[in-house]
Amino acid sequence: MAALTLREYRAEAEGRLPAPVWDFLEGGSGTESMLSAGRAALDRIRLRPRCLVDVSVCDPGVTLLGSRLAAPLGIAPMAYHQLAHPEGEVATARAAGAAGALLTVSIFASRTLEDIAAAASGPLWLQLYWLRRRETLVELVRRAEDAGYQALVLTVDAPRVAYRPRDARNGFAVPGGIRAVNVDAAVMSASHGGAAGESAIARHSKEQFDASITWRDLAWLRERTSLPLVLKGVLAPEDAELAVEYGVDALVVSNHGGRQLDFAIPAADALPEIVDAVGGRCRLILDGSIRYGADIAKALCLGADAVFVGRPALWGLAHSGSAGVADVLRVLLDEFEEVMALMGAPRVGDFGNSGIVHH
Ligand SMILES: Cc1cc2nc3c(=O)[nH]c(=O)nc-3n(C[C@H](O)[C@H](O)[C@H](O)COP(=O)(O)O)c2cc1C
Ligand SMILES: CCCCCCC(=O)C(=O)O
Repeated sequence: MAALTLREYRAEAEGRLPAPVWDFLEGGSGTESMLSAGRAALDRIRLRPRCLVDVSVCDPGVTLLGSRLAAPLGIAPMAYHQLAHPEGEVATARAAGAAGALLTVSIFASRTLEDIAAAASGPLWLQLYWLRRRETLVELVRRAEDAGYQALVLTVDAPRVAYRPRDARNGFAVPGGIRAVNVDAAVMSASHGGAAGESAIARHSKEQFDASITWRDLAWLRERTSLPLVLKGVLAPEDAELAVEYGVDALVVSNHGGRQLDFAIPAADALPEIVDAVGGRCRLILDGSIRYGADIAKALCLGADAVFVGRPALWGLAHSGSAGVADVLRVLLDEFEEVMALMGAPRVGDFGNSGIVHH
């Protein structure tokens, strides 16, 4: 039976997944204090509605970098959806398409880019980590373009995977039957095979991620694709300014769901300064702790163009595959549509800074 709230999906998912997998999905870095801090930042924001506006028809639709969406909502890139369900990203793509939501496919997806595209009826973006082996990136960009992906998302907050205590304690490694099938097996070998007290994910990243890249390297990627380029994991206005200078099309304002820099500023707190810094010169997506339709409205009022939702999609997937993801998205979209009506904001463009107060 479908759950009514995302909180219920979370509880259901926990009961269905092995404890080390649950810990990998849910866990954070270091003290894990950022898991609740991201939520608290959104909870501090209250909505200020307008009244006597005609809301008999509300239209949540938007266009983001050429991708037409039913609402300003996308699924954040997350590795290995098969950890949650055997159909993995193919099931997620089917659900995202049905809901009119964007799906950002992780470089470490457990289904091929082509199979995911075949299942998708909505827009797909491809997320990359900058691997030392640049031939892999070139090959992925070509495959993404051929399969109709509409943008590239380079994650810039992870020169390595941070220390995550749950994964270290569990000696977490990607289970043998699940693979990052879009990347050469040799590049991925360190992510398999656990060792007590060490996360194979973290070990793999230290071996395979290129921690030396800087702004100048973006030109190398730009020269290899005509797709829009998005940077994910920006929190500083200075970096937002640089991104605009380097021709980046959109930023995902994110602290990686509390999984990278411990004590990093929550995305909702970082967003206002970034909005000021970019001054409309690139699109902005808020990522992290989005759990209610009202959070989408808060993000728009802060100046974002859209939001990404992460873990809840995997909760839906663990609960009932494609149907579960579709239902998680439906809950968020229904809530958002109701917030539009009650806020007196029948179009996405009606949300502005006067619609929120901090308390
Ligand atoms: C299980 C899991 C895997 C993730 N894998 C990736 C990834 O491959 N690439 C990436 O850029 N971010 C990854 N992230 C971070 C998400 O894209 C996103 O920033 C975060 O989950 C948002 O927070 P939320 O889960 O509170 O919505 C992952 C997050 C989780 C929970
Ligand atoms: C060997 C795969 C590394 C996956 C890292 C995924 C990720 O970004 C996360 O937050 O977890």
